[in-house]
Amino acid sequence: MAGDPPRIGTSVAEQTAQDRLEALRASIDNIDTALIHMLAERFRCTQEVGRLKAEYGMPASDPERETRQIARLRALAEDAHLDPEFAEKWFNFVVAEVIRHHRNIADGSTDGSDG
Ligand SMILES: C=C(O[C@@H]1C=C(C(=O)O)C=C[C@H]1O)C(=O)O
Repeated sequence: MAGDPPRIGTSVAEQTAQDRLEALRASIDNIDTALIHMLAERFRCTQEVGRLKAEYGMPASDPERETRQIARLRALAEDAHLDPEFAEKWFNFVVAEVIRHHRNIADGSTDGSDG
């Protein structure tokens, strides 16, 4: 842990590197926690969209909306110095799961996430 006395047989430089690694990993864990909560919230919204679409006979996917979202996310990624290709891949991965849920909901499955 940061601030611990150096361990026997460990140089000060190694101990500093270990402290920095652990501090960075603590931030990574916090970021992963936030991502999981944000993803859960996104899926909560998309499940509701799925129920709405099923009720009114709307198609599970909306390719035009996706095209607009991809353009927007790619621009945001560039501004944020994140690889736009990666941002698009992430989006397509999530949307494929959303559409699978929507199809399950339309087929009469309870929450759409299984099957
Ligand atoms: C959530 C929707 O359904 C699908 C999923 C989308 C998404 O996860 O962002 C976007 C478009 C649709 O293909 C929607 O139509 O808004």
